Amino acid sequence: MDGLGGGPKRGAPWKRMSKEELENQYSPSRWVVRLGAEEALRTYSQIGNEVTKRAQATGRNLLDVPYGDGEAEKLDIYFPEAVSEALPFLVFFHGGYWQSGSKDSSAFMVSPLTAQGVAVVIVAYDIAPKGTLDQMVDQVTQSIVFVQKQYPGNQGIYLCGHSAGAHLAAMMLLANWTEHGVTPNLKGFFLVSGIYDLEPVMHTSENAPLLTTLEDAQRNSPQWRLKTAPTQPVDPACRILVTVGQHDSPEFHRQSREFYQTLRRGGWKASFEELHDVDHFEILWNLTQKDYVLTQVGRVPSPWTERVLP
Ligand SMILES: N[C@@H](CC(=O)c1ccccc1NC=O)C(=O)O
Repeated sequence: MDGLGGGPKRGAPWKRMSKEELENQYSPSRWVVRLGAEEALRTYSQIGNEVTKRAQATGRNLLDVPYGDGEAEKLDIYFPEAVSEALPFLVFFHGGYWQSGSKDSSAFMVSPLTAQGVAVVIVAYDIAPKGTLDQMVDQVTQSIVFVQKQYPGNQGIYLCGHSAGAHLAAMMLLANWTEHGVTPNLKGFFLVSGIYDLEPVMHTSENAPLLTTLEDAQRNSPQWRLKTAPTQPVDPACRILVTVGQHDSPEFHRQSREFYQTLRRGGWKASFEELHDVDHFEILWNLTQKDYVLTQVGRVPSPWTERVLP
């Protein structure tokens, strides 16, 4: 590794990897330390299903709300106890390499955040092979436009995404809101174990249902786009927290670190945090816990309050 954070132009380290090594680096389940790979993926779905069932049974919510005409274009909204129009909204995009995962098993942070006065929105989108990357980015854009139009008095919209979902959230840094007739009140981004440069993924087995070409990969890579044509934040106060798990693979670490560096150079208010002793999936399970460092909205100092939430 050159350690310079140079990206593709200066010879990215992934270009020197064998096919097997690249496959390994981009298979998060192979890097977990406390479970086997398959067990980790099974546990991930199991926890996701359980927390979602519980969230749907216990709180006030609106489920399967359409944000567009497409069958998959639905979202779930989980409200805090206190009814108010002027709530902060956290909108979450699930991961699964743009080809697996569902809103119905992704309500990870609903309980700790609604308990602290934040409305949580979990968004469904057309995963591959039905959806293309361009369509997914467009659906995510539409879902945010919907939240802003539906709740114009919101106290801020905060985007959170995990893995491929962090990629979709990060693409919103490049969205052209004027096309949609409304500029969402985006106040923060919380990017968890994300992928920001899609080119290396093209060379792994994960590309099979995605059929990404180099052009698609670049157009849909926030790292490539922000590096080649930096854009200014619409709201200079908008904050971005880039986090990666200690046990995520070196390529995931490189992706997060380099994206953070690109954001800083572009004038974005970004911070970076490697989360201690967690893997690609535990990082999300911890978001179900009220006493976890990332979900302590009410306490200071906390990453949500200081860097992402108001
Ligand atoms: N085939 C992948 C699965 C995976 O990466 C994944 C699974 C669930 C949620 C997020 C994931 N990664 C990125 O979106 C793996 O080997 O871990």
